[in-house]
Amino acid sequence: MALLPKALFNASRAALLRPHFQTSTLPRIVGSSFSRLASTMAPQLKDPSLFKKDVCYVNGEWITAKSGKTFQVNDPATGEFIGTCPEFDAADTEAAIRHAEAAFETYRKTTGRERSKLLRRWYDLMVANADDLATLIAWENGKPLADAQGEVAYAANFFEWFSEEAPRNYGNTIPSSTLGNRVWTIKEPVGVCGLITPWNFPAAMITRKIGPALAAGCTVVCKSPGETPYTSLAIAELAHRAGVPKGVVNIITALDNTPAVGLVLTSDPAIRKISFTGSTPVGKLLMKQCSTTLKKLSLELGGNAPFIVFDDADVDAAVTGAIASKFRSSGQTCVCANRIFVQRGIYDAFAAKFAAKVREFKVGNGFAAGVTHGPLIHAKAVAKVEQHVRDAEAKGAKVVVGGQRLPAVGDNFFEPTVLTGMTADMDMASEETFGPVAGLFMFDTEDEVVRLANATNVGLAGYFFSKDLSRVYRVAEHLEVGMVGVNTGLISDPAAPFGGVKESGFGREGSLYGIGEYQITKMITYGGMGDPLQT
Ligand SMILES: NC(=O)c1ccc[n+]([C@@H]2O[C@H](COP(=O)([O-])OP(=O)(O)OC[C@H]3O[C@@H](n4cnc5c(N)ncnc54)[C@H](O)[C@@H]3O)[C@@H](O)[C@H]2O)c1
Ligand SMILES: O=CCCC(=O)O
Repeated sequence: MALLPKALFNASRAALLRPHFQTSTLPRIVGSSFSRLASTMAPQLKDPSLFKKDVCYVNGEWITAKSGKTFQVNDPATGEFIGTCPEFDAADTEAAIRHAEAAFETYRKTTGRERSKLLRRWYDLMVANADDLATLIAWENGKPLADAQGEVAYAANFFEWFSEEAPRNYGNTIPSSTLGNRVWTIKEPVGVCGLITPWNFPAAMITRKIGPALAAGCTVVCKSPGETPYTSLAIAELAHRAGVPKGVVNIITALDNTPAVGLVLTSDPAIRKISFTGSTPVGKLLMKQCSTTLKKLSLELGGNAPFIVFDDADVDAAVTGAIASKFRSSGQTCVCANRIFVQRGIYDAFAAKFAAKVREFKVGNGFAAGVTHGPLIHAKAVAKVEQHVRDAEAKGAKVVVGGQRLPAVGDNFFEPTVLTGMTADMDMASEETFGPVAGLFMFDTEDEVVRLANATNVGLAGYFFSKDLSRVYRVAEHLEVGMVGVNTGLISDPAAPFGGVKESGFGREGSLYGIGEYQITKMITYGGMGDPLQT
């Protein structure tokens, strides 16, 4: 039984969905001609030329697929048609790689300072166009406008961060074991990079890869997600305005041809590095495909984050942290809490406070004022969420909040849901839900909960709340994850290394480590240099 505010669901759907939409803007969208399929309403961009329809960015130019084929992009909140994008195929992808290969020969010779200035200009343009980028994100991804604005800032900050890293490209001087030899290392760009990113952060997942790649001196071919291509194409337009040289950044799109495009990116010998963010099964496939040419790889894959609340925790702070971690982007982030473990002594108090907060959410179109949570990305995502809830219910969990689809709001909406009485045999215990469903598991001891937390094949993020300092060290060290949040539910930061262990993948993005993923360390030994004064 739904416990979300009834008024929300009784609200007029039109009022809920459309307050920021304006019909008058359609003709002002430069370079586009809306077809009969087009929505009668579209969000307004301050600079309509950022809405790039039917074109991809290759070698500094806006081009269509050679076949002329396109695919449709729809608004996940309304199901309405947004526009079409080029359906690139294998040949189009190869052509983009050739341009990136040619551009690498020149770009690799730029200084770190030059690359720094380039990224800084791109960052400044993202900040200057933040409202439009946020509008595009909210439109094609569905997240609330305020969240989209937060994502733009997060995404731009990767360019700022790596603009600061680009000039600090140091090697080492190494004392040799052989008298007369001198050894040192230099950092070189790995080469042309293939980047593949998901829809849940249409801007940030791309800048988190392009920022360090360009800082290192690499050129890129980026296949943006078919669900959310327009944000990436707007970012490409800003690259153009920032003066990024021809062929250094190439953004391509595909939907049905995605596997064929992926195969070219992972098998073309000119691509020396693949960085992928997405699901674990696709990551494994890409790794297999990369093995034929042994490419350097970064894989940022799925998670199943444990969120542990010990009975010595500040319960209110833990509730706030759990809400932030679990329901960010309606549960569609790879670091969202997936299993919430609460110690027996505070279980009921935590569950009551947590459920009360979830009942305050306002679900609806991301453009509507006051909406805190938008739709899921598509029907498949809603089906998975529903299946997880029904499975848990059938095995004895209790639905305390939500638990149902929201057809009156839209096909892709699902009620923010809280389940209590979760047990290890339920699907949610072992599978990533990637949706707005929080399942509360009860535990008794620290050893038990650490064992339960680690009883999964993935290890991206883990969180816990405790005021006991020795426990903080112990648990942080024993969790099998790449990132730990202690007394916080939000850990994402361009300055902090992001990445997982186990089947959540490998490699680190952001931080001082991020640039290394796009570099090789070359060692140079000079012989016959005479005896050193110091060894
Ligand atoms: N670790 C991280 O940083 C991180 C970040 C975001 C999402 N994710 C994970 O991504 C998943 C959700 O995203 P999704 O369902 O869109 O993932 P997905 O793996 O289906 O798709 C991700 C991207 O890969 C592309 N893709 C799919 N099949 C491909 C193929 N055969 N060849 C080349 N590219 C292909 C898609 O078009 C998309 O651009 C979740 O598991 C989530 O945890 C992880
Ligand atoms: O979904 C994955 C990325 C989330 C983040 O960077 O905070």
